[in-house]
Amino acid sequence: MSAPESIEKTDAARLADLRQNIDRIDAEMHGLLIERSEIVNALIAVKGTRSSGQAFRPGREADMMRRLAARHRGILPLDTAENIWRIIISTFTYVQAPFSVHADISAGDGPMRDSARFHFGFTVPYVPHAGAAAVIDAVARSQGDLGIFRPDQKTAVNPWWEALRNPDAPKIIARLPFIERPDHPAGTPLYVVSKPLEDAAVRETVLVAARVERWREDTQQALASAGAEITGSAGVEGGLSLLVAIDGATGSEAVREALEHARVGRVEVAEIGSHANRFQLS
Ligand SMILES: O=C(O)C(=O)C[C@]1(C(=O)O)C=C[C@@H](O)C=C1
Repeated sequence: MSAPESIEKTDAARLADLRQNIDRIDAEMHGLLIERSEIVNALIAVKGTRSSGQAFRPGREADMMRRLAARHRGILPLDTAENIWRIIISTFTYVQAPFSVHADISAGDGPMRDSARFHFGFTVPYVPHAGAAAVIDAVARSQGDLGIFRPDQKTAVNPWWEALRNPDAPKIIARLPFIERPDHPAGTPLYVVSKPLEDAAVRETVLVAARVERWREDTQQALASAGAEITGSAGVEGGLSLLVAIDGATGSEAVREALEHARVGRVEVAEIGSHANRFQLS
């Protein structure tokens, strides 16, 4: 036997070994997914998902994604690991209680579809709408669907967040992506809305719709002193509506107090949702 031939055989044997290992790992991963599905099946009864029609636990999901990013290593891109686990979690949410994702495509369908598929996979139906108001309306009329739209869309009058004021109206439950980084493959910033989640909402950041009669120069400064940030503003009948984000530990009452201090006329404050703090990957 010539030398090159024996090297070839060794390589072939090593390749067979490595492929055997890949097959073993694939079978184990598949087995673990089947085991996971049995656990989720048991979870349905414990959580009472069938009666509430909602299985989302956004705080738990944010925590799982943070831990995933922290422990990730090796040549597999984090994008892929994040995408795989988003699909696992979202599909296991879907099998507990089926839902659709309603998306505002007024600024284009492509990025919204990419984000929906990245975060919710292909089993969860994707339903496009023309505007955040239509998305909120579809979620309000559903049993337990989700809606997604961009948080940063500019509106001069009648902003989308006014439609979330009523306690029974949909609320913001998450901000996507959970793991933020400049080169995220589905990095469009999104708010996720659902019908109110009662005890399941995560309150690291609380969002407040605040109606005031007039704007004064020091309004922004007054809110900043309370640790609050204005992330949107638009005209409404009788004045102005502000979208304000504040630390959940401080709470929405601090927004009311700061605005009353700023002498902006009558102040009407309503919580319109909350989400986990943004997790920046350095
Ligand atoms: O922990 C739960 O409550 C679950 O329903 C499980 C699970 C998951 O698949 O890990 C699914 C949906 C929730 O949003 C969070 C996590």
